[in-house]
Parts: sequence; C-alpha cells; structure tokens
Amino acid sequence: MASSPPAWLDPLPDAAGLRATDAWAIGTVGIPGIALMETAGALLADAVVEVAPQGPVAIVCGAGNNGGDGYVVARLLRQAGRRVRVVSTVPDERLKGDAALARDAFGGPADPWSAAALDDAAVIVDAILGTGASGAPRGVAAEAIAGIAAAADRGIPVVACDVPSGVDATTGEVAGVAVPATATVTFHAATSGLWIAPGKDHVGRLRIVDIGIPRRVRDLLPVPSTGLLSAAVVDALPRRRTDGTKFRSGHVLIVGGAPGMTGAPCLTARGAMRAGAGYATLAVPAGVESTVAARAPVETLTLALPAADDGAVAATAADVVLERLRTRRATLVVGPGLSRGPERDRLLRALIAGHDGALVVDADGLAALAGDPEALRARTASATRPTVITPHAGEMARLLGVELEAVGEHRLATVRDAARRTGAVVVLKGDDTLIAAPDGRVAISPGGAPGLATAGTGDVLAGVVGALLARDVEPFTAASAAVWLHLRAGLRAAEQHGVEGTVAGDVAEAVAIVRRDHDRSAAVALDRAPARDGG
Ligand SMILES: NC(=O)C1=CN([C@@H]2O[C@H](COP(=O)(O)OP(=O)(O)OC[C@H]3O[C@@H](n4cnc5c(N)ncnc54)[C@H](O)[C@@H]3O)[C@@H](O)[C@H]2O)[C@@H](O)CC1
Ligand SMILES: Nc1ncnc2c1ncn2[C@@H]1O[C@H](COP(=O)(O)OP(=O)(O)O)[C@@H](O)[C@H]1O
Ligand SMILES: [K+]
Repeated sequence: MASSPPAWLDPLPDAAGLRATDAWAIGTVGIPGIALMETAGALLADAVVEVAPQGPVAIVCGAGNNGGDGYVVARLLRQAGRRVRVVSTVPDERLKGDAALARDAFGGPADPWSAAALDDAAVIVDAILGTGASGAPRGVAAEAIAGIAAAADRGIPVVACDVPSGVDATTGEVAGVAVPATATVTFHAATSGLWIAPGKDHVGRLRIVDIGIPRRVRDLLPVPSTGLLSAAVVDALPRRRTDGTKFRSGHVLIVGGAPGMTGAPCLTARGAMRAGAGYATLAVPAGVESTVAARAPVETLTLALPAADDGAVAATAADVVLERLRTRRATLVVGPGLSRGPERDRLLRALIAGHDGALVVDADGLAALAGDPEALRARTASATRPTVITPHAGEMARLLGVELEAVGEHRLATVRDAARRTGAVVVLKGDDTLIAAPDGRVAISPGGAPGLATAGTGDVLAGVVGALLARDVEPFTAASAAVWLHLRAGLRAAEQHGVEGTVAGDVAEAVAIVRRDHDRSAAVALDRAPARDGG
C-alpha cells in the first residue's frame, strides 16, 4: 500500500477516484447529478464558442454521462442560435439516468453516428467516452473516434469533454484509436492520464473547470498515489549554512567516460556542481583522464581508473573506486559515457555490492543490469543505501527485457513495475518524466521543454540527482526535485538560446539560476509572512 504523497505533489485522481468524487457530491452532499451535468455542459459550451465563435457544431455523444454532457452543450448552443447536429454512438433507449434527462431536455433529433455529420462542422464536440470507459474503444464508439480523428486531420478543431475519448483517464494509455483534441475541458480535477504520454499528446489545451463539487472532498477520499510535481519540491531541499564547508555540501563521485565519450561525465559533473555539490570527482579510464581533466569544470578532481583492452573502465576498477569511497564519503553516479560490455557488467555488480552510500545508475550503467532489475534489490533492501536509476525509454526496455514500444505505450505501469522490482526510485525520462518510488507513489513532471531533447541533458540530470542525494535528501524527493529543476532549466536555457540552440551545458548552468530564483522568491515570501505570535 502506497503511503501518502508529500506536500509538493499535487494529487491527481485516477478515473475511479473522480467517479467516487462525483458520487460523494451527489450522494452525500446532495447536489443533483443533473445539476453537475448542467454546469459541466455550460462550461464546455463556453470552450466550444472560444474555439469556434461561429459555424455549425457537430456533437458526438456516447452511452454514458459523458454523452449526457454533450446533450447539455447541444441544447445550450442551439438556444444561443448555433446550428447544432447531434449524433449518437448508441440507440436512444440505451441512455439512462442523468444522460437520459439531458437528452430529453435537448429534445432531439439525435441521429445515429455517421461520419458525414462532421463534414460541414466548424467544430466537433467529443462526448463519446469519459471516466467510465474501460479498455480499447469498441464498436460504433471506435468508429466515431476514428471519424473524429479523420476530421481533425482535415483541420476541424475538436473540443473533448472531460477526457479525449480513447485515452485512459488514469494511465494515459491509448489502447486503440483516440480523439486528437484541440482543447479538453475536464471537470473538478484533471486525472493522471491527462499528463502522461501518449494520452497527454491528445489533450490539446487543458482547461480544468469547477462544476460545484466542494473542495473538501480532497480530505475525505483516499489520497491518490499519483501527483503532479510542483515548485514546492525545491522548498524540501536543504540550503547551505553560512558555516558550511565543501564537505558538508556533498561529494559526488562519477564513474564513466571512455574513448570517444569524454563529454558525458563532464556534463554530469557540471550538473552536480551547479546543483550545489561541494565537490565532484571524475573517475575515468586512465587513457582519457587528461582529456577529461581538460574538459571538466576546473573545480572538479579526477581519478584515473584501470582500463580494459577497449580503453573503457575495467572491472578491476571497482576496487579503486570503493577504496576512494572508503576514504571520502560520496554519492556514486555510475554510467555517463561508461560504454558497455562484460567488463562494465562486472564493474557495476561489484560497485552495487560494495558501495554503502547513495547511488545513481544512469545510461550505460543501466545496460549492465539489462534483463535483471532485481540485481539492485540486495542493496535497496537497506535504507542506508538510497538508489535512483534514470532510464530513458530505450534503457528501460533493456532493463526490464521488454519491447521499446511497450514502454512507450504503458509508461505509468512500466515505471511502477521497475520501481517495485529494483526497490529503487526510478526516473523514466521523456517529454513527460515519471518518478516512481517502490511503494507505488508516482510524481509526474509534465514536460513541455523540447530544448531538453538534445545530447547530454540526461547526463546533466544524473549529476543533479547525485548532488541532492549527496546532501542526504530522501531519494524520491531528490529525484523529483532534480527533475523539476532540470525541466525549468531546460525552459530557462531555451529562453536564452532558443529551443533549437540549447545545448546540455546551458541546461547545467541554468539549473543554478532556476534554484537561485526559486530560493529568492521563497525568501521574499518569508519576509512578507506575518509575524507569528511570540515570534
Ligand atoms: N453525474 C455525474 O456523475 C457526472 C458525470 N459527468 C460526466 O460523466 C462522465 C462519466 O460518466 P459514465 O460513468 O457514465 O461513463 P462514460 O460516459 O465514460 O460512459 C461509459 C459507458 O460507455 C460504454 N463504454 C465503456 N467503455 C467503452 C469502450 N471501451 N468502448 C465502447 N463503449 C464503452 C459503456 O456503455 C459504459 O457504460 C464523466 O467523464 C463526465 O463527462 C459530468 O457530467 C459531471 C457529473
Ligand atoms: N521531447 C523529449 N524527448 C527526449 N527527452 C526529453 C524531451 N523533453 C525533455 N527531455 C529530457 O531530456 C533528457 C534526455 O536524457 P537522455 O535521453 O538520457 O539523453 P542523453 O543520454 O543524451 O543525456 C531527459 O531528462 C528527458 O526527460
Ligand atoms: K470524451
């Protein structure tokens, strides 16, 4: 059972949680369901008018209350003088309860689904499936979703009611076809699936509207285990004290680098130093040490490791690294530019077994665990060995021994599975990034910083995670804060250099600026806070 998410996670309900919320509002508070539906439909109608101020409106209604919302929109827009055409994916007699009331108030006519109904539409309303959908769209609903997608391809804007039909409101999975919405109007709260790819890419502009469900429901229902990462995560990080020393600021030891791959560990060191590490050591194969020393931030140390025949780190280097870790406590970051092969597999297993402190495994380090995520369990069983792994989708697929497509299609389930099997905090990178704790909690970073889609930004992120772990930040918080700072840094760097011109080094520098600005505004907020009694 997952424990409660921390305060810096804005809880995101799943579909069942949202249905429970509706049921509570109707059953306990006593708000008639049709009243909620009227409000939902009115707010949806506003969005339709914004997207298309004039012209015919085609409304496609399904079997449940999502369809009911559609009938409310149809009635209101017709009253406002718009030409409205309603088509339904089910025979009229299938409608029940509030949806039937809404259909009766509309009065009709509602024709059976036909793609031709969309032909002259200025805008389409997708009211086919909502939070009550299960599995891939079937039958006429599937046909209608495909028809809306084809119309969207021809340039007709689509406003989705609550969730784009075909997107799983909880997981963001798209099992078959899904509506590509121009805008989605969602009621009371956005479910987790609206933030996770591939569903997230169907949402368009997201508007969350209040339909009159009292906010106190948040305190009454079980807290969801999934949440949206908020800026408050940075408040959870320690700050350097005025009497701090470089040792107290944390030491990050990076094992990586190989011939032809000397930049990656240097970027990790930059990320670590800009995120507040007191010092960083770059442990790299002897043959590239001088190159790395020349490219690394001048503030860092280097440590030459025994090299294998291919010039990359040898398995025997584990002894050298562990010896250094015995004399100088550090968070170990393994993987950036490490290169792959049996020597690295043995190296990694020796480091996993021998290192008693915090560990980040990234990039090629993860390749050494391919198909064997349980290899981390022996160390993660001990709370004194916080472990964070930072795979992108390809690395995740190799780690779990599944197809790349499966990772992309089931991001939420995959990251949870990886966290459970490894016992580590898992950061599944991508546009949206998911951070999972072994107890089932998931933090979602919504992405939207394409400047980050460039070589080396992942190396920077590993360094930021390492720096925060080196300050003894609890691993779920450290990984989440690192992802938040990194995303903001990506946006910040793109402001300066443009999305196309941003490089990973810019992102490392921007991590410092983002943190500075956050801490400044937090300090201002503190200054402004009213004095407490006696204080
Ligand atoms: N009274 C309420 O509870 C409120 C509900 N609201 C709306 O109601 C929606 C939820 O209503 P429902 O619970 O009726 O659920 P849906 O409107 O999502 O409809 C579910 C029905 O669709 C069919 N269906 C399910 N999965 C399918 C699939 N894969 N392929 C084809 N058909 C499928 C089934 O007949 C199922 O009963 C919300 O998304 C929201 O739009 C809002 O009006 C606010 C108030
Ligand atoms: N659209 C995107 N595609 C890929 N990565 C993205 C995207 N947007 C942001 N990112 C972020 O950029 C980083 C890329 O890391 P990674 O794939 O490991 O690259 P590298 O190995 O070159 O450093 C991750 O933190 C990821 O979340
Ligand atoms: K819908």
